[in-house]
Amino acid sequence: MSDRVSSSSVGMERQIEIYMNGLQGKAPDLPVDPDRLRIAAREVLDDRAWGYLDGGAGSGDTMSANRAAFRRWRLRPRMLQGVEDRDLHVQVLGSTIRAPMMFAPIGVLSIIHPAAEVAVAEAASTLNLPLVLSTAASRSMEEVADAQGDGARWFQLYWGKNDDVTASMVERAEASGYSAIVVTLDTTVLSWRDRDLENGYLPFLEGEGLGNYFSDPAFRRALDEPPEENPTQAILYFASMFSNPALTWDDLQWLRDLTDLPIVLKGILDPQDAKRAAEARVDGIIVSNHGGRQVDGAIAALDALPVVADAVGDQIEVFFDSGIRRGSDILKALALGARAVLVGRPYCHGLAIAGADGASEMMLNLLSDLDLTLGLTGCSSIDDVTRDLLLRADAEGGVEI
Ligand SMILES: Cc1cc2nc3c(=O)[nH]c(=O)nc-3n(C[C@H](O)[C@H](O)[C@H](O)COP(=O)(O)O)c2cc1C
Ligand SMILES: O=C(O)C(=O)c1ccccc1
Repeated sequence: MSDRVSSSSVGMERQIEIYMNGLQGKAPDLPVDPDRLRIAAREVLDDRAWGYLDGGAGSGDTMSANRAAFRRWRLRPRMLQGVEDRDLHVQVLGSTIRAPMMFAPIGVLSIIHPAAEVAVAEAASTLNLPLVLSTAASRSMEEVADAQGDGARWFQLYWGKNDDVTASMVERAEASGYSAIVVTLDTTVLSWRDRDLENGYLPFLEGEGLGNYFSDPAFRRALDEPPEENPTQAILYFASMFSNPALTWDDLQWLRDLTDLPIVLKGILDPQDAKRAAEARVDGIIVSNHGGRQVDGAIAALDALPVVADAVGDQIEVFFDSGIRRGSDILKALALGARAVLVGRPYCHGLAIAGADGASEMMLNLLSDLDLTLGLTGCSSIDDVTRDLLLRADAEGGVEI
């Protein structure tokens, strides 16, 4: 019995910490509710940076569809399952990670907080959760790697028009301990983004701009003048080359030959594309609509997930992002076929308010919610999270049984 009384979990520890602080009149540093956290972040950011972070493509329909899709699934908890010891570990690309959660790649974080990606790396290191670093980071990938230490990190690649820059980025990622290359496919161009257009806002010239490009030797070679002397020219060059709309499935072989690191394709929504990815011998895919920022009117990422997961079976690993806000969202995504999820805007909200501590506090709260909700549904491990945990909600908000 005494064992049981002393047993604990990340979720309970976090609850106890918050409640004990509450007894001493101390509120948590950040709102716990993700919607209120979002509003709190809005208050500390300037309108243009806020519009960029929070906005979606066009009408924002896809961004709201991402959230609505989670509400159309309900969890049906099982009782008396012996859920005292819960194990959140999962295997991703051959490595074990603490929980099925990662920091999504978000570009130019210096517009959110001066410590930018370095702060996110510290948060990832504190929590021992993987970081996926954007090519468009405002700090160099080496500096970010130093800040993170030996934690798991993947590098997100914008595969642009200059092969030397692409090869150089991949080489630097290998040399600085990134263990996978995530190729983002859904950003062949930046979408029509109403708020940024109205604000005339491109984030790349703000703060430290695009430090990861500016520090790249191949990128620097392509410029007439160094980016420190002529940042506008450097940004224009970046904008003209960071992505390459001419790429086709056949080009993947070039990247496959370039590196031995696992390759993960980000932005898959269609089961045929998922099959193509498996045939192309990549190692994984991320089902994502870029947080609703690219194709206005695209399907919710969660609606794509079960179909895509079925299409590839066990051939390649399936990850998910777009709209994850709560522990129950993670459970739903796992039940529908994801091995792990990426979280985007919410950690930026924490970062905006309280730097590295804010980003890690937000992710710890999500991890705690996941741990408790996992146990409450009758699961002790991530393997227990299967599709029969879910029922589809009907239009009235009940469930279809
Ligand atoms: C401000 C912002 C910048 C982003 N930059 C990148 C990027 O550089 N590379 C990338 O692959 N995805 C980028 N994304 C997409 C995220 O990786 C992720 O797919 C998305 O944020 C997930 O949705 P969520 O914000 O609802 O969690 C960005 C998203 C936001 C909000
Ligand atoms: O804004 C984005 O969604 C994005 O993916 C991006 C693209 C280029 C640079 C920085 C971020």
